[in-house]
Amino acid sequence: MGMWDSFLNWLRSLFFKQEMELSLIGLQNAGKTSFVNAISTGGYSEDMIPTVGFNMRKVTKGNVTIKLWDLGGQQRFRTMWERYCRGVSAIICVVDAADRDSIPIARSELHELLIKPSLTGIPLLVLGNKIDKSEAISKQAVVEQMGLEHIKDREVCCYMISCKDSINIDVVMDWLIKYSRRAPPSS
Ligand SMILES: Nc1nc2c(ncn2[C@@H]2O[C@H](COP(=O)(O)OP(=O)(O)OP(=O)(O)O)[C@@H](O)[C@H]2O)c(=O)[nH]1
Ligand SMILES: [Mg+2]
Repeated sequence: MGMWDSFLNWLRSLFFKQEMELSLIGLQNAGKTSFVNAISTGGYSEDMIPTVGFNMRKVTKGNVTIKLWDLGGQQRFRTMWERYCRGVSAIICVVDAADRDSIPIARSELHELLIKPSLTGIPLLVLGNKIDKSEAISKQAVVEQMGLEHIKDREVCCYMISCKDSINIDVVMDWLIKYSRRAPPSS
């Protein structure tokens, strides 16, 4: 079975429960809070306040409730990431694809997190954000520079998005909802 098929199967199993809990990690300014806004209200702002600690938001789409832990990306908050990633259905790592210099740091923070035994096997969704900017790198470059091929102990999936221009946000959400409808009703 291909990596993509097994990722789809994993998502189907999530929607059988009709509820999921996700944690958003990534460096400051990557667009984690903007992504939460994009999938919940569809709103976007240039003028964002950095997340201090974390925020919890619940988003309901169709018959699926998603509980999102939006974590602060500044260095002083990164030690908290592990605690808020324990037991989640998936870890979403938001990367600023237009900030090339930040990617090596994003990579090392991600890999440092994933070696924690408490997080073994939790699927990873990497979102390369800000593709509205001309300097944004390609999906292939994100996969390579984030070292995603080296992650062997879990499902890994990558999308390129823009919270600003709503690129691929709907695609991701519609696709998630589509799979939830195919799942048998929960008892
Ligand atoms: N051009 C562009 N800018 C974006 C996009 N998404 C977010 N931004 C901007 O990036 C900045 C940071 O966004 P946030 O969502 O606050 O980033 P964050 O990852 O939550 O940051 P912390 O809370 O500090 O960890 C803001 O000025 C946003 O407007 C995007 O898709 N394109
Ligand atoms: Mg934030």
